[in-house]
Amino acid sequence: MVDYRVEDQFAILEINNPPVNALSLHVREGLLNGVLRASADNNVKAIILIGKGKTFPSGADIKEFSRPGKAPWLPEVGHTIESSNKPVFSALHGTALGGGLEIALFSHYRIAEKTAKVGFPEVHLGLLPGAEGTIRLPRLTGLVIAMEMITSGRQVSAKEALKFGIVDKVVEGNLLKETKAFAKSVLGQPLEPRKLSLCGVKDADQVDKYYEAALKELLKKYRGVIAPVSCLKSIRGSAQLPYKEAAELERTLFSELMSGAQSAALRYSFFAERAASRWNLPNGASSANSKPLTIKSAAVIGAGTMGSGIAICLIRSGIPVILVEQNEKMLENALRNIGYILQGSVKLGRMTVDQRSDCLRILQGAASIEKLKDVDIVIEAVYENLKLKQEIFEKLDKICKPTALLCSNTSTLDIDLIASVTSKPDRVAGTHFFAPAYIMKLLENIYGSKTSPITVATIMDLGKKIGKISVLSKTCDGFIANRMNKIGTEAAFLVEEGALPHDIDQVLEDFGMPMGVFKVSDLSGIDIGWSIRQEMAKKQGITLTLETHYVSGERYSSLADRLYNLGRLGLKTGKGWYRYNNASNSRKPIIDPDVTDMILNHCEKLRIKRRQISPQEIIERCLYATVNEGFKILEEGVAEKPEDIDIVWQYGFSFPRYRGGPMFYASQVGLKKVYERICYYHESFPYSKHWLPSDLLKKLVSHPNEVPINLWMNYTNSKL
Ligand SMILES: CCCCCCC[C@H](O)CC(=O)SCCNC(=O)CCNC(=O)[C@H](O)C(C)(C)COP(=O)([O-])OP(=O)([O-])OC[C@H]1O[C@@H](n2cnc3c(N)ncnc32)[C@H](O)[C@@H]1OP(=O)([O-])[O-]
Repeated sequence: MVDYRVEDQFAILEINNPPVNALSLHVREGLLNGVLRASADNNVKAIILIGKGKTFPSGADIKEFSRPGKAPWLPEVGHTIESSNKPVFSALHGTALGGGLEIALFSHYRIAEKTAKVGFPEVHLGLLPGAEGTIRLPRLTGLVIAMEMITSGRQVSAKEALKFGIVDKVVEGNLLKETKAFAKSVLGQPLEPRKLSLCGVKDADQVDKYYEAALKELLKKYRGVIAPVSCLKSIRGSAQLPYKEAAELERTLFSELMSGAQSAALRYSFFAERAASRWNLPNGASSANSKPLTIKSAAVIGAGTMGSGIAICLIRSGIPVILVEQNEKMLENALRNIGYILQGSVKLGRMTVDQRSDCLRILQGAASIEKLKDVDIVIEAVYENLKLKQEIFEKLDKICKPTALLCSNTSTLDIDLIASVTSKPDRVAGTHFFAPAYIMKLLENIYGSKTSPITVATIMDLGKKIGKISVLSKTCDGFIANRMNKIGTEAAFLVEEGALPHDIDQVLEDFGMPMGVFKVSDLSGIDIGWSIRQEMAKKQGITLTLETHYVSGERYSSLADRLYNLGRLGLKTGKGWYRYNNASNSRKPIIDPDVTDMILNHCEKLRIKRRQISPQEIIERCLYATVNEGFKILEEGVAEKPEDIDIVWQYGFSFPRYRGGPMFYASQVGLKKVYERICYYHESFPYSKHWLPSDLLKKLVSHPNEVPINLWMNYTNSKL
C-alpha cells in the first residue's frame, strides 16, 4: 500500500491505495514504517511522500469509521513525519483532502502540481479534521482563512493554496522530478522553523473577534448542524491553547462528532449518493453491464418554467437544444428569460461572459416539433396531462429518428401509458426534474416495463453529465418522490384536526426542512396540486366538491381546493396558505387570519372537533406515513434500495442531509418504534390507506433475517 524506494538519495514513499489513496490502516502503517526506515538510512537525504494514480490521499478511509479502528492513528504517523531528522516533502496532485492534507501539513514542505486541489471536507461528513488539521492550518494561513476553509469544506486550487501559504511551490510537468529539484534547493536548511507544532498562530490575539463573527454566520447558514461550530471551537483552541492542549481539545471534539447521529447520517449519505448511481433492473441489466448512448443534441418540448430550466441544464453542459413552443410569444419570453438566468449566473461568478454566450449559441427556439428529426433525445415538459402527453409522443414517434430517446418530465404519470402510443416503447422513459430545474440537483429517472437497459443507462449517464444526482425509479403513480410524499396529505389532515399551517411549517423547519410544506405549496402554486387532484378524480370518474371528505373510501381534505376556489393560488397571486406583500415584491410569508377563519369554517361544516396537536405528533404523522410508503416502494421494487429513496429526498425535497433521509432517519429512531406508531395511526385513521403498515417493515421488525440484505442497509439491524 506504500511502495518504498530510494532514488538519488531520496526515499520515495509512494501511496498506492486506489481509487483515492485513502489513509487506511495499511497505508498508515506503510507511511510510519517508511519514514522510520528512511530516517535511519544514511544514504537517504530527504523523504518524498507522493500518491500513485490520480491523487495524493483524499482523506482518512471513511469506511473504517464504522468499525473499531486500529493504531497507528493518523496523528501518530504525522508526528513521526514531523520529527524525522530528514526533511519530508509532500508532493500533492489530484485532491489532497482531509487526512491527506493533514499528512502534508506534518511534512516540512509541500509542493503542488498545478491542477491539484486541497481542502478539509470533513465538515460534510459531520466531522472536523481530527489529525491536528484545525491546529496546523491556522499556523500557515492565519485564522480567517482557516475558519472559512474548515467550516465550509471548500477545496482550494493549487494557486490559491500558494497564496494562502499552504503550499511552498506550484509546479508543472513531472511532479516527482520537480519535487526533487525543489528539495535540492532547500536541503541543508534547518528543519525547526518548518515544524508547525513549534510555530504560533500569527493573528492569535484577534481570535475572539474572528470567532464571534464566524459563529454568527454559521448559526445563520447551517441551522441545526453541529460540526461547523465544533470546527470553529477547535480552531479557536489552536489560537488560545498551547499546541498539545489544543490537539487534545480537537481530539475530544472529533470523538464527540464521530459518535453522534449527525455524522453517522452524513457518512451514510456520502456512500448512499454513490450507491444511487449504481442500478439493477429486474431483468438482470445493470449499470455495470449496460453502456449509455452518447447524447450530442437534444430537444425540450414546452417553454414553461420547467422546460426552460431543463434547457438551461443541457446547454450549460454543452448539449445543443431546440426548445419547442407553439405559442410564439411564450417562446420569445422563454428564450429571453434563459438569457437573464444565465446573466444571473455570470453575476454570481458561476460562469463567464464567454460561457454564457456559448450556451446561448447552442440554444434555438422552434414553433413545431417537425424540426426534431435529428435530435438524440427529446424531453417533453408540457402540462401534466396524460392525453396531451400521449398526443405529443405519438407525433414524436413518427418524426424522430428511430434511435432517439423520448422522455417525459412527468412527475406522476405512468410511463407505460405514455410509451404505449409509440412504436418504440423501449426508447421511452421518464426524466423527472425538480423545480427550479437549473438549480435542483435531483434527476429522478423512470423506467417502464418496456424501457431498454440502453435507455436507462443513457438517461442515468446524462444526469451525471449535466451535473445532477440521478436516481432510478420503476414507473408507478408518482414514482419514488411524489408517491412517497405523504407530508402534504397528513399536514392537511392535521390542519383539519387542530393545527394551523404555520404551526406545522415551524415544526418541519425545526426538524431541518428548509421550508415548511405550506410555504412550499404557496411557492409552487396551489393550482398545481389542484390539477393533479382533478386528474386523479377524472381517472376515477368522480367529481370533487368543497364538501368532499372521502374519495373511494379514503379520507380526503378539500382545504387546498377551497384556497383554489378563492383564487388564492400562492405566492403568484399574493395569497395562498399565507399572505404576501406584493407591493414590496416580498416573498416573506405572513400569517393570514382569513386562512385561519377559512379553516375553522371548514371544520365546522364538516363537524370536525379540533384539538391540541403536539410537535411530536406532527413529525410522526408527516414522516412516518412517508416512511411507511417508502417501505412499500421497496417491497414493490419501485426503488431498488433505501439509499435511492434517501437521495431522492435529500436532493428533491431538501430533506436535511444530517438526518440522512427518511429511511435512514427511521432506522435511527428504531424501526420497531416507527412500526408501532404506524400501527397506532392505522388504528386511529383507518380511512387513510397510507397508514396500512408495510409488510416489508413488519417483516424487518419481526424477522429481519428473512429480508434480502440488498433491501436494507447494515445500519438498520443494529438499531432494531
Ligand atoms: C485519533 C483520531 C484520528 C482522526 C483521524 C481523522 C482524519 C481526518 O481528519 C478525517 C478525514 O480525512 S475524513 C475524509 C475526508 N475526505 C473526504 O471527505 C473526501 C471524500 N471523497 C471525495 O470527496 C471524492 O471521492 C473525491 C473528490 C476524492 C474523488 O471524487 P471522484 O473522483 O468523483 O470519485 P468518487 O466517486 O467520489 O469516489 C470514488 C470511490 O472512492 C470512494 N471514496 C472516496 N473517498 C473515500 C474515502 N475518504 N474513504 C473511503 N472511500 C472513499 C468512494 O466511495 C467511491 O467508491 P465506489 O465504491 O466506487 O462508489
